[in-house]
Amino acid sequence: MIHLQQIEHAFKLGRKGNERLVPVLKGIDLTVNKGEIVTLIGRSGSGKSTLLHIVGGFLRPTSGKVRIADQDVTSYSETQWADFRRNHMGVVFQNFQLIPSMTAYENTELPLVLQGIAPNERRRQTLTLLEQLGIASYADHYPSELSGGQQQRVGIARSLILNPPILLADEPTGSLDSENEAQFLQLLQSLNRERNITLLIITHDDKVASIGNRTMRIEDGLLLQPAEQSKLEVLQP
Ligand SMILES: Nc1ncnc2c1ncn2[C@@H]1O[C@H](COP(=O)(O)OP(=O)(O)OP(=O)(O)O)[C@@H](O)[C@H]1O
Repeated sequence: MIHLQQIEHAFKLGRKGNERLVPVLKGIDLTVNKGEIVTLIGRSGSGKSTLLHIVGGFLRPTSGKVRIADQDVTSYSETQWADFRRNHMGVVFQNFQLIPSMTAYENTELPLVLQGIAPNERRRQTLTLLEQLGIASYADHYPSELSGGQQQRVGIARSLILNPPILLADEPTGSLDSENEAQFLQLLQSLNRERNITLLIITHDDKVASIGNRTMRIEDGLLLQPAEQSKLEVLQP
């Protein structure tokens, strides 16, 4: 479903004419199969978000190839990416990115409005999803009138409203307490089971990482394979 081949990324730093390149990703190979949950862990600054931004098309890799859902998306333009994301992936960010002046209902419905779906159909789909995520009774609340856990659910509702086969999540439980975190992780697992959604989640939280069918670690711009990780764990208990 997601194939990354020799992905490298370097950020340019410094003033014009005196720039230097800071390599962050140094040749990442990763395949995420359909219906799989893959969690990516790594220290702060190890390049997790950079990698997720590349998979989500928010950043172009310096080199390497990105194939998603059988399409080579490596050199897609922003418009092509926006189109591709609409059809193939939802993205959940740590800070929810809800629109403050819109209610939970309106935030969730927005992608359907942008798609030009008829009002009755929009209403049916939005209410069904809010119900499924256990937040229907907060439909008329504005983000500032919701708890962190409820805001996170609205964020995920908005990313799921177009039924994407892939969900990318960047530290999705970063601002939740442990009870809300546990509930949110159960929600992700049931979405994976019931809708066969492929999940790629980055985190530095072991509990979040544990829901992965596979957990990979980024270190020094490279991805350690599970075998190398268990070797390391033996060496460094
Ligand atoms: N736009 C940018 N310009 C320059 N350097 C950047 C930029 N974005 C990230 N970096 C650098 O790239 C490295 C990796 O950053 P990234 O955000 O991918 O790490 P991360 O593993 O997600 O960290 P965290 O867990 O703290 O969110 C860091 O050293 C960071 O300073």
